[in-house]
Amino acid sequence: MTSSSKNTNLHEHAERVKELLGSRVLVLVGLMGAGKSTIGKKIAMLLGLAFKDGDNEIEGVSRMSVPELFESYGEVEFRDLERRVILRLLEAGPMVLATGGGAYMNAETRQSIADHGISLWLDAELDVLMERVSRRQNRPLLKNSDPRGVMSRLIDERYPVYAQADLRFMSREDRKDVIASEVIDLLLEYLEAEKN
Ligand SMILES: Nc1ncnc2c1ncn2[C@@H]1O[C@H](COP(=O)(O)OP(=O)(O)O)[C@@H](O)[C@H]1O
Ligand SMILES: O=C(O)C1=C[C@@H](OP(=O)(O)O)[C@@H](O)[C@H](O)C1
Ligand SMILES: [Mg+2]
Repeated sequence: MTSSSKNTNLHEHAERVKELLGSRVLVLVGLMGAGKSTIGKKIAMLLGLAFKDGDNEIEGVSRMSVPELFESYGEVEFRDLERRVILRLLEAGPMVLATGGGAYMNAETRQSIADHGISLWLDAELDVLMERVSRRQNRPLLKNSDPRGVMSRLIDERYPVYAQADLRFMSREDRKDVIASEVIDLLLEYLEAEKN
């Protein structure tokens, strides 16, 4: 297939996904470094939908960065703010919403995501996650002497919960636009099947 016919297909697929999504929110869940924020933005562009990042919204309402919030108020307060911000965003679909990695662990948030959206677990191998999160020091949970150990523990704790998402996509070291277009194809398959 030539690259121009691939592009035509991609845009046709994206249009169909947008139509089938209707007013629902496409919610990306998964561990830190999976690419929820970056790939989510690309998917939103392809779909012609608004993009929101839960962490950015939290930073906007609190006028503090995520590390500052953890430091000044602690994780419990951060989680409460996160829950309220995500619930509000879910009411404002259609859009693509990238959540922070801990948001889907909250049962109320999960229920609301199920009520208002389609959830997609963006996953990647531990080595890929670690390489990506090492580029920035903006994740308080990993600011310690054993970030890989923390990430391994989070894999054990969270994967059974992330597995409740409607869809799972295994990301990898490949171009971001390739990943985004494969996610569109997975969504199309799911949304077409859902109609039957
Ligand atoms: N497919 C990819 N290839 C290369 N780098 C990627 C890819 N997906 C994400 N990244 C990079 O990995 C880092 C973490 O991505 P991010 O979107 O912030 O993840 P998350 O929101 O899931 O924590 C960013 O620097 C981003 O540019
Ligand atoms: O997994 C987590 O608990 C967190 C993930 C982060 O978002 P990303 O998953 O976008 O990195 C951010 O919300 C915060 O540092 C806590
Ligand atoms: Mg993010």
